[in-house]
Amino acid sequence: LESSVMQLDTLSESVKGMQDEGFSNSEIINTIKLELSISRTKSLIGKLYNDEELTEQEIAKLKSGDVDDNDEELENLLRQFSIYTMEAYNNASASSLLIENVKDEIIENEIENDEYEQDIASIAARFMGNDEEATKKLPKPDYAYSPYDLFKLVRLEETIYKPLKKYVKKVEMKLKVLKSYLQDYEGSSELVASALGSKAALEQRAQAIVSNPLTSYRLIRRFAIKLPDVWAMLAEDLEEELWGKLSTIPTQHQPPNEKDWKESIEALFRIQYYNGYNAKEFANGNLGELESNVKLTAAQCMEVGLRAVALKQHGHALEWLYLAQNKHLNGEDDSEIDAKFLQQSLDYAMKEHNRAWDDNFKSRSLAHTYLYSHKINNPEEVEVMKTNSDLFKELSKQLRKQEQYGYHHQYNFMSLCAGESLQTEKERSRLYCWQEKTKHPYFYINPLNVELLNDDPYLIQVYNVIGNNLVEEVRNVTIRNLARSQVINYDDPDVNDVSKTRTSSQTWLDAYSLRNPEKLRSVMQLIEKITGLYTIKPGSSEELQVACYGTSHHYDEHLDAIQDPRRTITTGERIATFMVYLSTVEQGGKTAFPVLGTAADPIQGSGVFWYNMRKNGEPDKRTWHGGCPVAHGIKWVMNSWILEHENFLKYPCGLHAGE
Ligand SMILES: O=C(O)CCC(=O)C(=O)O
Ligand SMILES: [Fe+2]
Repeated sequence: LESSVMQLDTLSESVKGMQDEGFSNSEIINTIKLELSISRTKSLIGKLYNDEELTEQEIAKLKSGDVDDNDEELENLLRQFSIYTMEAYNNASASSLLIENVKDEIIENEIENDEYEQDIASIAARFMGNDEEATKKLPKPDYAYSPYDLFKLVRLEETIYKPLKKYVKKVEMKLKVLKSYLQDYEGSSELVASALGSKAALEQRAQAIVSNPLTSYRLIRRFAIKLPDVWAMLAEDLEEELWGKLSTIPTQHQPPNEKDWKESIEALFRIQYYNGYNAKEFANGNLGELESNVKLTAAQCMEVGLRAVALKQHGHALEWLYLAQNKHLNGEDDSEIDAKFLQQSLDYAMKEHNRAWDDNFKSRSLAHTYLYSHKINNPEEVEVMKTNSDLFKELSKQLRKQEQYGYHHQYNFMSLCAGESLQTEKERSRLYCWQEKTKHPYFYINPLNVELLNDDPYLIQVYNVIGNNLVEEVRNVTIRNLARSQVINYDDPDVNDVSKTRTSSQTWLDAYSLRNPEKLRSVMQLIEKITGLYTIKPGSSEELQVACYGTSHHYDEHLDAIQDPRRTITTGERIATFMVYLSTVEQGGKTAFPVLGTAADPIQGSGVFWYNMRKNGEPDKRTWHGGCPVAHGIKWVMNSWILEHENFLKYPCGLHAGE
């Protein structure tokens, strides 16, 4: 045991070193395999070299090429090792494949190294007529009458059996890989087909898949994890014809890689965390009130759990691994699971959780929100226990209701994303809806439905400001130009980093790319009528910004005011925002205002309006807001930021300081 622990430590260290040097996981795995087989062979050779006596087991092993005895030890080592380096062994099937491969490699080495075996192999070649010259020289054995020849035949068969057995194992493994890919694809498609009907157009099916975080994850995972194995296998020995056909399939994009796969799992955590979904409901396709029939299998839940372990999201790790175990025990399995490894992972996750809990307790910090509020001694507890972040949410909710606003409102934001309203009775009593008929004669014949979401500061949602046809056209002309939202890198201002606080994609709308720009102009006119502010004349508002959020994408809380004189000197601040939703989001994706305790629902064609500035020219800090992670659907918004200088007469200074 001591020596395996030492070996483990050395390995962990070298893996870390290799990771730091940028080696890929598969390169690391290959190195480990090599090291292990070399060190094991070395220790035997070393013993022989020093004239040390080998144990009977070792002698038998060398003679027969049978490695079973030691394999258990090796397997255990690998299992333990894989728990320590989740990054490299994120995938249960990868780890069992690895063990298989190591075994195979050792068998292979031993066949090659054993002269006796080689001799038999050459006899086999001759026997099968592969070595014609030699065959001619050899007398024809008389098997039925010669025990010696028969003996040779037995040995010969053994050498045939071994590679055949190995080949069958390989073919079975290949079949397993292929079947598991096909099953996952068919599983996903069936679910979509049963929801939409089998005749649904490809576009419609694609929309359904992309709208659902579970099918999105499964799609990315197939490309990142399953298909590379499939391609590698097919490239190895598939019939030329089929391979030829497959290799001519045009690929316009680089397929997803491991990074994408990891991110697709992290996306699940973000959705879960913000929307308050428990793993069990989520993995069974229940996203809030939306019940989809997409489920994750035991092995997939395990994979998700292992990823959480790697990310030190201990609460998620326990929840998902426990779920995987339950699914496995209930037979909801796809045969990829290694129950022993799962149990060890769960134990490890529990240990890590409790260790982090102790650390937190010692430092009197509750900052680690992925912990349960108590130590977990039995995985069953994860189904009833609250997490720190649940408690934080409750606390901040209470404080807000008591009109104490000092508490960090990130948790208010999370509560709002999970569908709570945090407004007090008093605040709510001032809210109402109305039909706007009077602000402009136009509204008299064509009234607008307006909802007051908050009265001070003023926050309204206006319905049907933009029609479905124009919405579709705007989406179609901007979709090509969307780019991941970026933020400036403060260390190097010439560099823009992909933003982690805003994970949507965005672009600016060029009105002239529309078939009929006049239609957009009439929307802007409508906005002018509703807000009483200029938006059309030059300099009165920014170009329209269109942003698109896929599942899990979000925008952290922020103020729209720029607060940088270098950027506002000519136009003035963004005094107000009119944000239009260009799609309806089925679950998640609300625009949440944590200080106000309310959130707007993304409903296609509606717009949300508020002032970012007080009348004294200061940013109104009560208008902090952000976009909650989309849980199901695709969210599109179009922002019109209305500017100060051209509107100074429309939004003049107030008479009182706080206005
Ligand atoms: O997506 C949302 O709900 C909010 C977007 C937003 O606040 C912005 O683009 O400034
Ligand atoms: Fe904003």
